[in-house]
Amino acid sequence: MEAVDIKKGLAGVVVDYTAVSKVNPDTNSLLYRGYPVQELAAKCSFEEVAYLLWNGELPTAEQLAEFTARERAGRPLDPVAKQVIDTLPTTAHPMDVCRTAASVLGARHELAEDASPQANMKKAIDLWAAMPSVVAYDQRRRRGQDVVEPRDDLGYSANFLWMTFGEEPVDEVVEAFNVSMILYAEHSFNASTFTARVVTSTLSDLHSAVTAAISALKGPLHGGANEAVMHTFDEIGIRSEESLEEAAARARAWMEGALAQKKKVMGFGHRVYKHGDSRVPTMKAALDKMIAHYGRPELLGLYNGLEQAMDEAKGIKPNLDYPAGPTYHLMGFDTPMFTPLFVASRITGWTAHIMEQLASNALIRPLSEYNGMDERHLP
Ligand SMILES: CC(=O)SCCNC(=O)CCNC(=O)[C@H](O)C(C)(C)COP(=O)(O)OP(=O)(O)OC[C@H]1O[C@@H](n2cnc3c(N)ncnc32)[C@H](O)[C@@H]1OP(=O)(O)O
Ligand SMILES: O=C([O-])CC(=O)C(=O)O
Repeated sequence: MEAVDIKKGLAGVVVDYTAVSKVNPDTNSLLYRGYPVQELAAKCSFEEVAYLLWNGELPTAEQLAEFTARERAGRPLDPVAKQVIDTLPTTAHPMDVCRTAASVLGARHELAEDASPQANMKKAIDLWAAMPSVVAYDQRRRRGQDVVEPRDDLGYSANFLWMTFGEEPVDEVVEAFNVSMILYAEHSFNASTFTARVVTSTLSDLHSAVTAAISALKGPLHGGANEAVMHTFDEIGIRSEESLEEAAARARAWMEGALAQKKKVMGFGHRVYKHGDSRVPTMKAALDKMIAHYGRPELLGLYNGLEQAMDEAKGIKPNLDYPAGPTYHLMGFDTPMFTPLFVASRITGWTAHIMEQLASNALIRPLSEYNGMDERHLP
């Protein structure tokens, strides 16, 4: 039998072109439509970046005004989506709620079966505008709290925090949240985006593709890692009375133990980046600001201890989920809500890819090499 070169996990396989983003592991860079993500995070609102991902160019002032008006109009929680969410047990993972909401919003969309570029752009903007109220309400209902209506006078990030906590957020927190949304927005052919493209390649609809992408994002080897990072911090123990050095020493010892047991530690490693994730320095700077803002140096101790011990033992660097997890924790999000926050952001990248896939579609259907029973027959 001829040896077949199996590309397990499609590692290293280039399957198509994309003009949405460029991940370069050699130079540790990430470009959205040609712009370095660090520059976008420093100078743009998430709304501008969403527009860029969908349209290929940053908006003019007039385009941005029209675009943000559309986003604000789409914010209120859909009443049927709310009814459905209310039937779901609070034991259901928030990612299941997100996935269900995306599906319900698809079934209710007036352009559900219209796959024209105009309809898909409208569906993408509508879903992006609607998801924060789903995520915010889900955290609130789990705490026995009511819906907080969106505010038209706040930008996307400030309004998201407002709808979640019912308090007007301070600028520093809004900025850190905005940075996280921009960094999470897009990352070429990652597992969830590829899932969206596979579904789209069958000429299924946009909401179906996003619903499948949410399912792929849930796993801890992908988006679920931001939540898993916080579980690691909790397992080590967050002790507010501890100094940075004491916390770092306990974290180092925990990591040494975990690696001795050959555990995979979530928030570290990446399929593409082998010398560090291009987004981590920017997200870590936002985390540092939040640690200073909330006065929680022990979290920095845990962060540093784990990172250093992993680097020394295996040379494996943190990925974006590592600084994002504790940042969301400091902001007041419950740990299971972290991956839904990733969803709210990544809807932009997923839908940009869905539209790109459709513009030059080919059914995605790879081959497999059979290694089961030889042909046999019933008696
Ligand atoms: C936004 C995102 O989705 S970023 C990714 C988020 N995911 C995580 O943080 C989950 C933890 N990380 C991992 O599981 C992996 O690094 C992945 C899945 C992200 C990438 O993995 P791959 O490219 O398939 O590499 P693979 O899993 O084969 O790892 C290569 C080696 O590094 C080790 N390794 C990789 N990541 C880790 C980790 N987080 N902890 C411990 N060891 C690790 C593996 O055990 C393996 O070691 P071995 O060669 O001795 O068996
Ligand atoms: O690219 C990947 O494989 C995972 C990732 O970092 C992302 O989706 O942001």
